[in-house]
Formats: sequence, structure tokens, C-alpha cells
Amino acid sequence: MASPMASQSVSSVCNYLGCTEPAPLKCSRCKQVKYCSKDHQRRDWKAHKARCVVPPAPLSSVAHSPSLGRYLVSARSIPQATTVLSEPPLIPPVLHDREAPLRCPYCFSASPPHPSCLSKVKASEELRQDREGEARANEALKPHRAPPTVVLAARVLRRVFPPRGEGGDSKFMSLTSNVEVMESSLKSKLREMAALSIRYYNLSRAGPPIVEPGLDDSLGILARINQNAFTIADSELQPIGIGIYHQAATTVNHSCSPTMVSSFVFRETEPPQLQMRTIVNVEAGLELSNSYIDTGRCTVDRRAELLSSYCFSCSCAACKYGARHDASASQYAEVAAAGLRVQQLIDEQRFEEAALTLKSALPAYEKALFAKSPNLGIQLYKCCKLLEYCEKDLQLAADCRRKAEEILSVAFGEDDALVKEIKARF
Ligand SMILES: C[S@@+](CC[C@H](N)C(=O)[O-])C[C@H]1O[C@@H](n2cnc3c(N)ncnc32)[C@H](O)[C@@H]1O
Repeated sequence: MASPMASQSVSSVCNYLGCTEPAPLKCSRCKQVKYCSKDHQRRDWKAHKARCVVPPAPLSSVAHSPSLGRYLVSARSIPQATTVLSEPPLIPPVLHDREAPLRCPYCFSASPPHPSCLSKVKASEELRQDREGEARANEALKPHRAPPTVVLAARVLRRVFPPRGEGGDSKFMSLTSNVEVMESSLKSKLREMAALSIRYYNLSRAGPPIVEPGLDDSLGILARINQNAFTIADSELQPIGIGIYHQAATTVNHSCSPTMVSSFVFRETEPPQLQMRTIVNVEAGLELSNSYIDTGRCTVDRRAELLSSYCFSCSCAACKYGARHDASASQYAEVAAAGLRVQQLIDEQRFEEAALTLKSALPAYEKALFAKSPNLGIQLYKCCKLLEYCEKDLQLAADCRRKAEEILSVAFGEDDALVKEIKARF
């Protein structure tokens, strides 16, 4: 018997034609329709089976341990190059000052504010208030400029004060802060920024605050930003802003040998979206992690940075067992120095020297960075472009292009603009 009900949404009444009885039974396959009795379920099957689709099992779930807090695990085996997480920012992210005039402050794309973005900002009362208030505060602070972290903290303060209980603000407050175990030098640096955030917040308000935030409130926010904010980078990994992404911040732990990498998706009229993709095949039950820091350094240096900047002692497998695979300190220093030198040579338009410098640093990059590191992909592509431009070593240029495509299509996905550019270069 045909059921005319087109809707597959879970309704609380029986799905069988004409029946309005309460429905305690659910279709065990699609879990989308309900029935009052086995009899009505049987009678409806002929109509329902065409639309009965088993929903895909979730890729991941959140687990908890006393030492790590919340962490993300794969709910089934996940192949390499799968997007596990994709989310918009919790609070409008902030552009770094030096890039601000070149980028749209709403969607972050590399062009002036788009009329379509501005109309979207106007349509959102909260964002309009952010923008107007920040223009007032920036004017009052001239010739100084507040750092992006302070601007972001003030955006959080505007949403958290006065405390409103459940809502976007309590989501922010559910982020970990590590303030109790913070080193005193980091704490005093954050305390200074917390004081500046309150000043910026007060300058950016139209009227006096209903509840004045205290220094400890502001410090709690700065500590959460320090612990959880993502540096938003463009597809060439140049930092362009700072943002809070709630799901990633509350579930994805650090590993020095990560199973995922993060990147940002820029679309006009939308703030930058964070995506995390697997860079290896991940078996069911294994942790899904990403790296909070540059992984190229030796174990001792990475652990020291995680402790001083993020206030935790890293318990990842690479720290426990991987020290013998470390790049030497001199290899890492070579990579760091080569990166700066190549950029300087490019800025001076000395492309041939830049090509040779990068070419000779490639083995050190390959040793210091993990196999699917986006940074490695970017350096390989840069080397390809420089060699082709100088018409030198074209076989090596082709190899670099191929390797860059392999790495970046896993890390960023086939839809990424840079990946498309690399493919088109073939
Ligand atoms: C961005 S949060 C990640 C989610 C966090 N586990 C939670 O429950 O909210 C970062 C915090 O998680 C913990 N954490 C992350 N990675 C870790 C690791 N490799 N070893 C030890 N603790 C880690 C630290 O407490 C760190 O401050």
C-alpha cells in the first residue's frame, strides 16, 4: 500500500497513511520514520522501502581520558584524504593588521571588502556592532594598534559580558584554559594583554558596560584563546588571521606525528571555514590528531615549545618512541635559514639564486618534515615554479610538481584552488 507521505523527517506520529497514532517504533534501517505498531510498519514497507536509506556511520566520536581530556577517535577505518571535520568559526575571526587593507575583513579573500560581504555584515547586528566599536577603539588608540589577539578577546568579552548562561558564550567558556598550570612568564604576558583587552572592550562600547569585566575574567578568555585559537593561513601557509573553531578546539589533540592536517576554505561571503583531513589511513579506534606546532624540530625542542606555549607535557607516540627518527638540530636550522633566504632572494627578484638555494635545501626539508606535511608540498611547488621560471633542471621541476600535487591534494583536497593550479601546470 502506497504511503503519500513524502517527508522522511522523524515525526512523532505513525508514518502509515492516515494514521495519527503516537509512534513508539522506529524503522531500524534508516531510523527516520516511526510507527504505532508492527502491523502498520509492515503495511507501509512497500512505499517506504524506496526511500529507506541507511545513514552513513559517523566518521568519528569523542572520547575522554583523565590525562588528555576530550579527544577525537575514528569510529571506523578512514582512508587517507578524507575530510573528517569542517566547521565555521565560533566568533568572527580577526585579520592580522599587516594584511588588513589587502583582504576582505569578512570572508578574508585577497581583495577589498566585497559589497556582498558588507551587506551580510550589515545584516548581522552583532557583527555590525563589532565593526563600529572597533573603528571607535582603533581611532582612540592611534598611533598604536591593538594586536589581533586583543581584538579577538574584546569580541569574546562583548559576547560573554554580562554572562548570559547557555548560548555562544558558554560554548566559548567550555574551551580548556590551562591557567592553573601556566608558567608565570606566560601568565604575566597574558595578564598584560588581558588588561589591554578590557581597555579595548571599553573603548569599543557605545555606552558603559552593564557588568564591568574583571582582570581575571579577561585573563580566562586570553588563556583560552592562547590554548585554542587557530592561526588562519592562506593556501601558501602565510598567516592572515586568528580564529576560534569550537569542535576542533574541544576535541582534537596534538600529536607530533599527526593523522590529520588543518587548512582553511575561503568562499566569498562566508568567514573562513576550518577543515581537517586525514593524511594517512586511520584504523577504527585510533586517535585523530593534528599538530599544534611546526613538527620539523627535534623531540626535545618540540616538547619545550608545547610546554612553554601550551602548558602541557606532550604524551604523543612520536615523543615517546620517535626520538631516533629526529631531524638533527642542524638540519632544522638549515630548513629555517633556507626558508628565510629563499624569500629574501625572491623579494629581491634574484630568482636563479632562490631556485638553487631551495633546490639544495630540499633533502633537509624532506628529512625534517613529515611525509604529507603541507609545508613540504608548498616548498616543492615553490621550487618547481622557480626552476621552470629560470628554465633550469626541468626534470627536477617536474618531479617537484608531481610530489607537491600528491601531498597537497591529500592535505587540502581536490577542490582547493592551489591544487587546481598545480594540476593545470602539468
Ligand atoms: C585544544 S585542547 C584539545 C582538547 C582537549 N583535550 C579538551 O578536552 O578540551 C588542548 C589541550 O588538550 C590537552 N592535550 C592536547 N594534546 C595533548 C598531548 N599530545 N599530550 C597531552 N595533552 C594534550 C592539553 O591539556 C591541551 O592544553
